[in-house]
Formats: sequence, structure tokens, C-alpha cells
Amino acid sequence: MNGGSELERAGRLLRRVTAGIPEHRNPVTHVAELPARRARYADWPDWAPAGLVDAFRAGGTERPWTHQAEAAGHAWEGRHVVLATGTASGKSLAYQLPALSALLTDDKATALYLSPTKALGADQLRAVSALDLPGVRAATYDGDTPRDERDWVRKHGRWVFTNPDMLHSGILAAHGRWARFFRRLSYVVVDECHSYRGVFGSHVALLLRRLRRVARHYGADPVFVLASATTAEPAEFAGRLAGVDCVPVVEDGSPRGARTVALWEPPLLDEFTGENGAPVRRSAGAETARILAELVIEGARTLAFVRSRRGAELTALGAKRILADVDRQLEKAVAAYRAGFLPEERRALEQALMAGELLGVATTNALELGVDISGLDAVVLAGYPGTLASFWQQAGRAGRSGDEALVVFVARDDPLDTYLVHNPAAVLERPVEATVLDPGNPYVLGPQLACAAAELPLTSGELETFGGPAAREVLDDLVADGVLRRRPSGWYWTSRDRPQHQVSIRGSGGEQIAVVEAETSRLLGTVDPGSACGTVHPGALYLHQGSSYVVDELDLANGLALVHAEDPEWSTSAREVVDIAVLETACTRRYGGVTVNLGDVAVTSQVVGYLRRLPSGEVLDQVPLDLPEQVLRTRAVWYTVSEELLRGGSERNGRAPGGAGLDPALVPGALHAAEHAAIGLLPLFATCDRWDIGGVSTAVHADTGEATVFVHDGHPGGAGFADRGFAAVVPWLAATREAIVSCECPAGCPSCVQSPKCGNGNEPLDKAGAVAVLDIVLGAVKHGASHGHVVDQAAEGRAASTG
Ligand SMILES: Nc1ncnc2c1ncn2[C@@H]1O[C@H](COP(=O)(O)OP(=O)(O)OP(=O)(O)O)[C@@H](O)[C@H]1O
Repeated sequence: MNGGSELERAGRLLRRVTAGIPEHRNPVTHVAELPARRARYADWPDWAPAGLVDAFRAGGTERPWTHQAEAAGHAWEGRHVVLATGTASGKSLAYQLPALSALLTDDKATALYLSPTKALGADQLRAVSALDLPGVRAATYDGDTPRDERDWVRKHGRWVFTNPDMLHSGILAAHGRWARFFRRLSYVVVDECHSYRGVFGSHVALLLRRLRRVARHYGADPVFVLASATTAEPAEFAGRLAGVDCVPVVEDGSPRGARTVALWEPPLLDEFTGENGAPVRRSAGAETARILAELVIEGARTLAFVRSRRGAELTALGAKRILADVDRQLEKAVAAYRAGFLPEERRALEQALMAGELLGVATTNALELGVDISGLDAVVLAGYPGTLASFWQQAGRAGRSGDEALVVFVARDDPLDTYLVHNPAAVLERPVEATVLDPGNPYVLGPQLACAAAELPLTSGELETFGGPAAREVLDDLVADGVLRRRPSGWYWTSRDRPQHQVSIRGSGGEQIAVVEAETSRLLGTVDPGSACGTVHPGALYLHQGSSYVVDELDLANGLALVHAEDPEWSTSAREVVDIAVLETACTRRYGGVTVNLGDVAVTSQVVGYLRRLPSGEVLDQVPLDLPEQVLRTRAVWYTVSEELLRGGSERNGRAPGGAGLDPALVPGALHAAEHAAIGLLPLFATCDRWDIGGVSTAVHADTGEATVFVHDGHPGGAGFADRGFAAVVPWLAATREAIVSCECPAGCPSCVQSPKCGNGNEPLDKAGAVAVLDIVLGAVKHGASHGHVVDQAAEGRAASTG
């Protein structure tokens, strides 16, 4: 309920953070009030053993909320289920209830828990262990589990907590040693399943199919329980991920306090300029430090989410500096938090924050998953976290206990954030986006089918599970390449080596480039070969779990990048020349002078140098590089615009409204600017990051013969993002136009048409021209669609050279 005194509190907090700012510079673009929600309870189900219910009660859970009972009930009755409810809505109890009931009532039953991070798995194991139930034998099996413990888990573990990586390379690869475990596998819990998106999601989807297949081999048919942040179309997504039909449970019965959400756009700075003289805004981090300090002064327990570890540390430091001038005691009430903290440190921090000893914590997304912090007085988001699901997950840490809380979303200097703070409905009223993954990606299917065949020979009857005809095609290729052998009874893996160790489920195929710290020979991580030149070229700043390193040497032949630890002020961005060729057009829509297309492309790129840039946006220098060309075959969405429309001759053909009257010299800049903004806005419609996609624009493209803007997936074979863009082309391009128009800069800045990863130094760019181009395209598409001129055509494949 929105009681008067509650509203007063959030209002007071908001007034505090805007105090002293002159009205004409007021950064708050919108304020919304979200009502409170009451708890709805259900009874404990009859089937739950009394000892289990007692243990939950002893832990402080008197009765389950309605969604918990509903999801648990489906799972207990053998229906696969996906629970997609808000932050801190008690999703753990919903799967613990059926899984533990099974373990307690059948002493041979087993269960598997999968989480995207080790830390989350460890937290969940701790929660189950704390219930102290006899005979459950819950244990972790991940990369950190010592050898002798591994044997014990295989022999005796009943609830195994692991992650997709270990399931892939440690459990399925050696399933014979897990026969006991698989025989009575009753439940598979897939926690935080919305994080399985893009190429990683496609790998996990196939991994879960492999898991089911192996379980069946041992006679088990486990029930899948998927837990997700709120997401659009959860049943469809869960089905695609797990490969089984899942009942969706989305009616959240947990209570929540009322919240005031303020959208905030930092002001343009008068004193600095960025690339090509463009204006820059005060950084979201600096603004957040100030807001955090003000909230701490008000005594509000506040969490600030900042995108990078360095950013989180700087924000905490900034807030401390401000507080030191006010009251030295308050300085101590602020801390930074990042991934890599030990569990005890996390617990201590959670408790200090809940108890009010700590008032302000600046954190990276590390705190987004698997921490039990809720009911805070305020949450500040420094920059859009990439998806609405994450936005609400982070905002959901505020206001649980019935008190009103404040959420401030501070825009960063980029087109998506700009769009969001000027279009509150896009944040506040839009359903959470669907999570995108594509289990049919041949680049993922190939290695996954090889692993599946190595686990157990594949029979034709099983192909349906792996995508039917697409899988068949990939298998034929694997046989032709000598990877698999075809026998009458199926497809066989013939080598002695297991393929799992060569297949990285977090990458997108091919030999990975190992990033190694030269001094210690420590392997920090791996990079896809396709993106190595752009991310680990000599001189590049490489971030690993928030720590920074600088690359000394990139040895592509040996798949190695050598780095040293260094934390410079600057960051780097690669300069590259890019060319794109249409390989096959899957679908074309024609709208009189404009076409919108979806298909396969080859993107040829060569990194030719890099820029070093300060956090203010200022460019320090440009360094040339000599690296080989790379070719990426992937999926793209593209539109073309006829010269007639660009020039303004549309009155004559009478089919599309208003031509642009664009000077031909301005066309490249207009298309380039429209492309940048479109890349920035696609994450609003597909769950991708702008770094997962790329674009190319050209005034006359060799394959289309016209002005063309391409936006392509950044992974071999595609990850479904371009397909989403094609499906949502009108709202996507309308939002793109809106983002450009609502930025008040005169000629283009990072908030609208400049891109932080432009391979071309953000030149040429024409902001007004971009709006004109988007107007033509949107006008033609809307007009064509309403007048029946759309021609949907699946064109024949045609090869094109990568000129
Ligand atoms: N029925 C209930 N009644 C009261 N408290 C509950 C109930 N169920 C769960 N809780 C408490 O709610 C908190 C959040 O639970 P949990 O961590 O399982 O939520 P979650 O939905 O998994 O959170 P996240 O969004 O972080 O994944 C915990 O402190 C838990 O003890």
C-alpha cells in the first residue's frame, strides 16, 4: 500500500539527491510510483515430508507463497516447470521442496542442480545444507572440487551442485562413472536460466539434451525445474532451452514494498569534448557516487550497480570523498564489492548491509545473482544493465519489507540509455524481453553432436531432439570430415580422445586463443579466434573478472595472447576495416524503394590499429597494427534504400512518402550514424549486448546495388539477434530514430550516434541525415505494410565475393 508516510520517505530521498541542482539542469527526466504488493500464501503440500516442512519452518519460512506451491506441485507431479518471478521471490524453495521431498522419500533418488556461476552454486548448496536433513548428501562438483572429494561425490552424492561447464566436460564425458547417480536422477534444477542466452545459451540447450539422453540410457527421466528472472514467453524459452515442454508459473505471490523510480540523465559538460569534438556528459559513475553519498547522509541503505569493477571501486571512492567532508564516520559506511570475494566476505557484507552498519555499497553485477539482499531503501543503477530482466533484478533489491524505496536509473552516455530515460514506458511498462538462443546454429550443433556421439552412439530416432533435418545435415558434414563414422545402427565417435575437452561451451567454436599472464604462466581466460584481433591485439587492455591486463603479444598461429597485469587509466578500442558480402538471402520484404532482409553474410575484417582513450572520452593516441584478415560467417538483417528515395524523388513514384533530399556526399555519414544507433538499440529487442553484434553501412553495396545498412550477429552462424531485429524491425528502427532525436547534442555524440567500438573512428557521421534515412525507411515500411505492397520472398542463395 502507498501510505502517506511511505511516499514521504521516497520523496524525501529523491529531493535530497536533487537538492542544489538548478531547475534548468534538473537531471530527472521522469518519476514513477510502483505500488506495493501483498503476500499471498498457500499451505504446505500434503506430499512434503513433515521433517522437511519443520526444517523450512525452523529456517523462518512459515508457509510457502502461492507461486512456490504451484511450481513445486507441478514438479512433484512430474511436469517440467519454469518459474519466472521477481528478485528475492523465493525461487529456491520452489525447487528445494520437490527435490528434497524426493530425496527424503526415496533413498536411491538423486538430483542435479546447475547454476551459471560457481559462487551461486556454493550459496545454494549452503542453503540446502543448512536445512540439516538426514541422508540428503548434497555436494558440489565443480572445477574447484579436490580429486578425492570428486570420487566421494560420484559414489555417494545425492544432490550434486554443478555448472554447465563441469556437466559438459566432467560428468557427461565420463557418464559411466556416474551410472549410480544417473539411474535414479529425479530432478534437474536449472537456476537463473535466463542467463543462458546467445551462443552460450545454444550450447547449454544442447547440453541439456545430452543430459536427458544419458539419463534415459540409465533408465531415468528427470523432471526439469527451471528458475528464471521475469522474462517474456518463459514457457517458449524454457522449452527451447531444456528441449521439453515446461509449464510456466509467473504469478508472483511474494510481498513487495512500494517503489519510486526516477530516471536520470547526467548533464552535458561544458568543459570537455570527446571524439571529433563531440560534447560529453558527466559520467554515470561520477553522478552515481554523488547520489550514493547523499543517500548515505540520509541514512538510506543503498546498493549502487556499476558496470565494471574499476567503475564500482571509483564510485565507492568518490562517495567516500564526498562523505569525508561531511562526517568522517559516514565515510566508513561505504564499501565496494566485486566478484572474487570469498564466501565469508560476502556473508559479512550482506549482514553489515542488512544491519545498517554499512549504508552504501557500490558493486558490479557480481551481486546480481545469488545474494540474499533485499528490502533496501534505495538502489542506484549506473547505466542500463543490458536487459530489462537484469534491470528489474537489480531494482528488485529495493523495497521489500513494506517500506517505500527509491530506485534511480542513471543513464550512461550511449544511445540505448538516452532512449530509455526519455521513453519511460520502455523501462516501466514494457514486458521483459524474451531470452534469445538458437539450438539450431550449425556452429554449435557440430561440436555438440560430436560430444553426444562420443557419449553414446547417436541413432536416427534421436535426431529430432537435436533439431531434426538441421542435425542430419551437420552429421553428414561430420562424417565427411572424418569426425564421426556412419554405421547402420547410427553415428559413432571413433577416436580415443574425448571431444568434450576441445569444445568450449562459452565460446563459438574453433581453437580458442588462450590469454596467459606471461610472468606467472597463469591462464586467465580464452577468447574466440574470430574476435581475438579486436580484443587481444598487442597493446589492448584486457579485463578479467574486473582486473586489468595489457596484451604484450598475440600469437595467432599458436593460439596464445601474452599479457601482464597493469591498471592504466586508459582503455583501448580497435580500429578496423570491414567488408560484408551477402551469401544467402533467407527473406526479403519490399516496400517500394526500401527492402528489409534477413540472411547469411560473410563479414571480412582487418584490425589496422587501436585508440587509447581516457574515461572522459578524450583520445590519447592512435597506434597502427599489422594483423591478418578475419572472416566471420554469420546472420544479418539489412535494409536498402533506393537512390530515388534518398535524393527525394519519391513524389513521382507515389508509393512511399517524403524523400530525404539528401546530398549524396552526406549519405555515407547518414547511413553510418543510423547503423550505430540501430546497433545501440537492438539490445532493447533481443537479449544481447551491443558488443554481441556489429554493423556495416555503405552508400552503394556490391551485392544490393543500393545504399545498405547491415546489422549482424557477432558469432559464427549467428545467435538469433539479427533474426529478432528482422522480426521487430518497425519498433526497433522507430526506437532508434527516437533515441537520436531525443539527444540534445547538435551533431552527434556517444548518447546518440557515436559508437564506443566503431572501427572507423566514428567518421563520417551525420546525425540529421540518420534521422532522414530512418524516416524514409519507417515511412516506406509502414506505408507499404498498410497498402499491401509487401513482398515476402525467400530468395535463392547466391554467392558473392568478399571484395
Ligand atoms: N514463503 C516464504 N516466506 C517468507 N520468506 C521466504 C519465503 N520463501 C523464501 N523466503 C525468503 O526470501 C528470500 C529470497 O529467497 P530466494 O533467495 O530463494 O529468492 P530468489 O527468487 O531465488 O532470489 P533471486 O531473485 O536473487 O534469484 C530468502 O531470504 C528466503 O528465506
